[in-house]
Order: sequence, then C-alpha cells, then structure tokens
Amino acid sequence: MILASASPRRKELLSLITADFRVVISGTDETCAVKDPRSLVRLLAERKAYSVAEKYPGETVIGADTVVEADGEVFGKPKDEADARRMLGRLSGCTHFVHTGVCVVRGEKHLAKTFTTKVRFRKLADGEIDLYLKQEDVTDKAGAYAIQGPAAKFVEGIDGCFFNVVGLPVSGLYGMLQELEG
Ligand SMILES: Cc1cn([C@H]2C[C@H](O)[C@@H](COP(=O)(O)OP(=O)(O)OP(=O)(O)O)O2)c(=O)[nH]c1=O
Repeated sequence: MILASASPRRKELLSLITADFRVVISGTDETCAVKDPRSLVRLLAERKAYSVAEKYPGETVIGADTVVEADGEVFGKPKDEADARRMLGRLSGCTHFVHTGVCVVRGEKHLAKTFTTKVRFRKLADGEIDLYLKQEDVTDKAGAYAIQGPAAKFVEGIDGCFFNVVGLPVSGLYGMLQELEG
C-alpha cells in the first residue's frame, strides 16, 4: 500500500490501520477552481492519489486533503503569519467544519469520499492567538491550527471523527479499504 502524502500526521494515522505501507509524495498542484469545499477536498484527494497511482500500477494508493470551512469561507494552509492570524480570528467563538477528502485507488477500482467533522471553538481572549502562533508552527495546518497540539484548549466540542480533523478519518478510511476488498 502507498500513502501519497507528505503529512507526518497522515503517516501516523495510517499506521493505526496497517504497518504495511510506504510513503510516496505526490507533489501535486493544489490550485483548483472548485468552490464547494466538500467537492474540492475529494477532487484534490483524487488528484494526489492518481498522480502516484499512475507511476505504481497495481498498488493500492491513498490520497487525502483537508480544509476548514467557516461561515462559507474555505481555509487551507495559511500563506503567512498575518493570514494565520486572520483565520484564527475568524474561528474564535465559531462553530466550523473540517472536511477531509479521501481517495483510494487500486488498479481499475477507485473510491473517493468526503468526511466532515464539526468543531466548536470558544471565544479566544486578546493575546491568545499571538501566544498560540509562538507555540505552534501552523504553516502546514489547514485553518492555521492543530487540534492535536496546544489549540486543543480552544476546542469546546467536536461532532464527528477527531482523526478526520488531524488529516485522515481512520475508521472512514478503514471502511473504504474494506469496501474495495469486497
Ligand atoms: C485542522 C487541522 C489540520 N491539520 C493538518 C492535516 C494536513 O496535514 C494539513 C492540511 O493540509 P493538506 O493540504 O490536506 O495536506 P498536506 O499538504 O499536509 O500533505 P499532503 O498534501 O502531502 O497529503 O493540516 C492538522 O494536523 N490538525 C488540525 O487540527
């Protein structure tokens, strides 16, 4: 099995399902005109998986993509610190959605799905965002936060798969792999 991802979180999460895989970084362009976030992440996951699958025919290849959606706005990875501050300001006191698209390709077989988790942030006090940005490198995190790090203290509640927020819905992916077997 091949994980088409540079994300160390995805590698760690896939290892909860199997030890029998290796990582091949897809290096795919993530620019896309699709606006609907659920379609966008599915499409990018397909793009990542297929770019690797065409080089390794016959292998099972997994691709994934994660974005945050708040009040109709879609947040990928922040461009810079100002962008990260803007995203966290929007997420403060806000219930938002984290969408992860997952694509599994095996030969002629193909499955692609989007998984969504609802996350509720409490209102962040003055200075909390600046302090957080000193603690965590958010440049590689959609929405400029990592629920698995110090941003945990921003989270009042979640509805859905926790691992989906971290970048790979473990039970959802397991189900897809089972479905592909059948
Ligand atoms: C919201 C959130 C995102 N993330 C991460 C998961 C993803 O790695 C990243 C979103 O960026 P992606 O573009 O989905 O993935 P990536 O560039 O890290 O890796 P690749 O494209 O090679 O697969 O944000 C967290 O680690 N914790 C969180 O709480």
